[in-house]
Amino acid sequence: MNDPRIIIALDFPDQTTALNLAARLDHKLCRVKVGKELFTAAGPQLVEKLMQLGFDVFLDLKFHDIPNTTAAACRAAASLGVWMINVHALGGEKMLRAAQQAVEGRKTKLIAVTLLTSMSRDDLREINIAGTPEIIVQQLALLTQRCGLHGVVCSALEAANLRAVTGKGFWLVTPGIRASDGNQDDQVRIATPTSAIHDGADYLVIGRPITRSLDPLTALQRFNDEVTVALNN
Ligand SMILES: O=C(O)c1cc(=O)[nH]c(=O)n1[C@@H]1O[C@H](COP(=O)(O)O)[C@@H](O)[C@H]1O
Repeated sequence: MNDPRIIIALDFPDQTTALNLAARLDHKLCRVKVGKELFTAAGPQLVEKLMQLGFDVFLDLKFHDIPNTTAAACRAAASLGVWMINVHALGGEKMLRAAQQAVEGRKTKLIAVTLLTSMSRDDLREINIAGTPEIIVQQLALLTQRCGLHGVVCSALEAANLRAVTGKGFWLVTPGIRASDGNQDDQVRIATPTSAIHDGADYLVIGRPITRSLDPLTALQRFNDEVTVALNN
């Protein structure tokens, strides 16, 4: 089965720009992610169009609310027939269990965001969260696994440790991916595709390094080649 490991973040303000970019990609080499900005602007019809073009869609709305509200949102998202959706693990055990129950029996996979890759230790200290990102991410990932979700979103820097504690089969989806000579943008906890795959990441979320490239397909092919080599070594 074709299992593209790269998920392209379609972080665009409108449907036309997103579809233009999607038309320049190859759905055999990548999946796509529709986040808050694009979904707010373009809604379920855009998701439907991307699926008709052959793309698996990760609907990244990062739900975080009381259990009942989150579960209802997950049910609505899964009813679109998307490949994957997510919630914030910081919503806690009751919320995670309610969310998972809401997608039970559906084809849609549910994963949870641990700590955002833009958060540094100083950012955590500022809001009185003690401990290192690594420890907090590990606790949230183990909680997510206990609640029966399919995996977590985490920084690739945490993937090796998480793979060791969660074992195989629990998906690690890692944003904050940059080429070794790439621009960091606003990401803090970043890694290259090679180190992410070697450390146990299953899927790599990549946005601007591909979507802002003059030639997105060539950029995708380069990242994909690096992933293929890493998976075979
Ligand atoms: O859930 C996510 O996808 C996500 C979680 C996280 O911790 N950090 C993070 O960057 N993301 C998303 O991953 C994408 C990264 O995009 P680039 O920084 O442009 O590669 C964005 O769409 C973010 O919303």
